[in-house]
Amino acid sequence: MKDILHILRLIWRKQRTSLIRGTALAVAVVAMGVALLGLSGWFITAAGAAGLAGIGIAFNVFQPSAGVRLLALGRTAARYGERLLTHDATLKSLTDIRVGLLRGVLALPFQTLSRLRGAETMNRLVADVDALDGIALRLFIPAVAAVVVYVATFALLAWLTDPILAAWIVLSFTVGVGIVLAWTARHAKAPSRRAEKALQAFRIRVIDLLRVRDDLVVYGRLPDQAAAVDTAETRMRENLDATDRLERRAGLLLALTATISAGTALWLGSALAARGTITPAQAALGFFATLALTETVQPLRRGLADLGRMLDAARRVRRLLPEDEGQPVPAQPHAAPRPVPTAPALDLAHILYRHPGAERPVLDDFTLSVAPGETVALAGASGRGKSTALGLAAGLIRPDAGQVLLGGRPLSDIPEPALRAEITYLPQRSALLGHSFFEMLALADPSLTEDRALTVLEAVALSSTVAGRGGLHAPLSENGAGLSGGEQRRLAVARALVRRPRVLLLDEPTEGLDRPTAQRVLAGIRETLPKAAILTASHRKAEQDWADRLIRMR
Ligand SMILES: Nc1ncnc2c1ncn2[C@@H]1O[C@H](COP(=O)(O)OP(=O)(O)OP(=O)(O)O)[C@@H](O)[C@H]1O
Repeated sequence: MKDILHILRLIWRKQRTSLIRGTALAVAVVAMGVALLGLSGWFITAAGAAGLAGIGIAFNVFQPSAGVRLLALGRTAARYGERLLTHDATLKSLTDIRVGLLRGVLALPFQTLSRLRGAETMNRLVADVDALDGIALRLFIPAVAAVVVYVATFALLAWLTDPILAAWIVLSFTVGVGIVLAWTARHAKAPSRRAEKALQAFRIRVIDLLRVRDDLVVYGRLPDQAAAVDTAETRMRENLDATDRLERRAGLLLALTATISAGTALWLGSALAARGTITPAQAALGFFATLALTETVQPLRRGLADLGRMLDAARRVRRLLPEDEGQPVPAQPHAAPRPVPTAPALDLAHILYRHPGAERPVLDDFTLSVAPGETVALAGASGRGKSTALGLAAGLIRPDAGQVLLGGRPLSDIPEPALRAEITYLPQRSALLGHSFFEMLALADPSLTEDRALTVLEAVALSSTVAGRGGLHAPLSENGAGLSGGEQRRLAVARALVRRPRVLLLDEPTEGLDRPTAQRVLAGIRETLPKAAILTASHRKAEQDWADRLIRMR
């Protein structure tokens, strides 16, 4: 519950004025609803009683009927305003929370980020934030409106009818409704949680099915995966049905509670009228007002049926939201690191590193320097820690002991934007984002010019491919899907060159290329960045021959 309150505070803080106005209108809607039914009941009964008494001609029908019309119109207008204000404010707050959440995910340590599954994380972020809209709209605002209306109804009925009747109506109603709502919340938590989990499983399985369809066909597992999708969907439907059943049962119980409360109010009102304490019309006012009070609990019923889903979502969102959520993001200094004169461009000094959960360190007392303009290749059997060394040099992971220095300064002293301006890292597998060669390259530099793009494409021997596909801006399949493996690799190398880094880290840059093309690409890299310190992880002879120095990792 603490997490729900925390999220509520965030939503409230960001849109306080609109939510206060919206809540005031929500109170007005319910209050006018109760007044409308109460007044109508009183009006009909009073008119009937006047007719029976033979004084119908003297009964003023205009004032009450004008009141009924005013309340009906006012209620519609207030409902419209309330929906507009509260929904708009909640959606705006949730947009801010979504942005905060993305910031939180991006700020996770590289190791944690690399373990996240894209589809799962995306689903979680979207579904969790969507679940939060009910906190304000279906829990908080209706609860505030209900409490205010109960107090006001008690005061008004006590004044217009009799304090005993007023106390009985409000007490019997709130206690009965309270018990039903608590029962709903308690029993709906588990199915609502399970329905949400099954929905996630269903979505992820569908995404997996589409993503790895070819492999599933090759291994004959397509029917199994399709069956897994069906199972998740059935589970989701069963749990959604269970939540709906509970909500309907809650509706029935609430109707019963209201009927019992109204029935007893009518009995008490009649007894008081028989004693002459109140008139029959006043007794009718109490009866109808009790029936109208049910309007306060309908939105709460839906909110409480979804409580399990909201609780889980609030807990996860709160864990991921940055501590400073809601505060302006401080501008990061863009200054480049001051190089220490004569220092090597990149230094890894006495590095000790153990992957989380691994038994032994992958690097122990590992030391290496790369000078400006020098190319160093890391060689060694698979699993010796070449990519790990590159990850440490790029500042994506931190050593357990030892230091990584850039131009003589520890990486930890260099602000992130400045660090990224100095170092570029080409991992073993890189994704290409964009719909044309130009867009894919411009990811590395939004101010990229066409001339520069053509230069780096020439350096990686892709000029003729680009011309053959219709030029820099010709539309390509999403994320380079229509390019060969070797073309995709060279485009990723070209994108790294766009940055003009002082230190370039390459993980098997010519993987998938024939030897002559590999040699052309490697020569092109050095020509484009003559002064850069280049550290490359290499299995291939072409890359090892290209390097000035070879370090074998054992
Ligand atoms: N995130 C991780 N968590 C746990 N262990 C990891 C992680 N990343 C790598 N390892 C392990 O660390 C060791 C070194 O991995 P690394 O990728 O650095 O090797 P490599 O020399 O680059 O191998 P290859 O030549 O196959 O690319 C391997 O045994 C690998 O399984």
